[in-house]
Amino acid sequence: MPEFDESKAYAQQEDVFFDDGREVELLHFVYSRPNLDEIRGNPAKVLEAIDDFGRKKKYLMNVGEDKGKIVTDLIAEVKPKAMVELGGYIGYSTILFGDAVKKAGGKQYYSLERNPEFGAVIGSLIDLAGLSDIVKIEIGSSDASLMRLYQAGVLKHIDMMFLDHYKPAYTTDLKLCEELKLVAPGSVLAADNVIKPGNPPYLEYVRSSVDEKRQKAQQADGYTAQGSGIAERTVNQYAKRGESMELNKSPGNPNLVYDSKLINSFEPTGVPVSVPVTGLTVQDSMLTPRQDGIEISRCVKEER
Ligand SMILES: C[S@@+](CC[C@H](N)C(=O)[O-])C[C@H]1O[C@@H](n2cnc3c(N)ncnc32)[C@H](O)[C@@H]1O
Repeated sequence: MPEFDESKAYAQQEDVFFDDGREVELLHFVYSRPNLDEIRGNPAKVLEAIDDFGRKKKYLMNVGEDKGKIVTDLIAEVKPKAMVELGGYIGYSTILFGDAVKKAGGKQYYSLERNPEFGAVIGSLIDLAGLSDIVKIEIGSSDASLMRLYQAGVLKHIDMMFLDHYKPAYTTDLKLCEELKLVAPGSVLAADNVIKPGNPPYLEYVRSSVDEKRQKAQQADGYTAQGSGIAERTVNQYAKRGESMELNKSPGNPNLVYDSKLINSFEPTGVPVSVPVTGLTVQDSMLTPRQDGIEISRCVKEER
């Protein structure tokens, strides 16, 4: 893996690092760029302006260039017709991946974001990037949006899904997609932040055998965010607005087989891992502090 390029490092992550007005500040920053005419209709230039804000002004919780490339390479290989992202924030991944899906011949990129203010920022930047034809922004809790898209019949199969929202909901939303058959053989998942801040229950789920999952499914559903092995700070990350953190209770489909592996990369900041991470393999625990990982899981078959 190449070294982290310090010249590209985002500003340090503060104690309060989002939902403090910086998202609207970003819009003012982008729209006052002297080269705005060049930026219009150019996804790469919009991303450049966002990165510029993250480096020179304030930290933004974007996937960033390094981890982003893992997913754009995967999009070029998988060529998804329909891709879904869970957690759009200000639209960095939406622009990067929406553009990649369009270039690969895809038809629809759904960005699911719970916070309406962030959703409005995504909309503005998607319009600026000229991607409104392919990107559809869905405001609301991810499980409710997935259900709505499914029931409306507009989403029948998810070719690729990027998971980057509320960490405890990675597993529960995946199970919902399995139950609805949105995720089925052929679907490919890319999950961010499985090392920093870490997501042991998700890694365990996508790496378990069918037998292990069948056994677990027999037991009472004991999955709650607290005590799941996910850091408490992460579990309470979105509690500020008093939104319900209730997790979907879908049983999933334990018969699906995933071929799952971790690809190491870097956080855009290079900030050291600040929370204890459990459930990692020996190889994972040898990572240097500024590293993170994307777990790529290919659904290869369904066992009967
Ligand atoms: C890490 S940020 C996403 C960053 C973005 N994917 C990127 O790389 O540019 C996580 C986002 O998920 C959103 N979120 C958290 N829980 C959610 C949920 N249950 N449904 C939808 N969005 C959620 C948050 O509001 C936040 O904007």
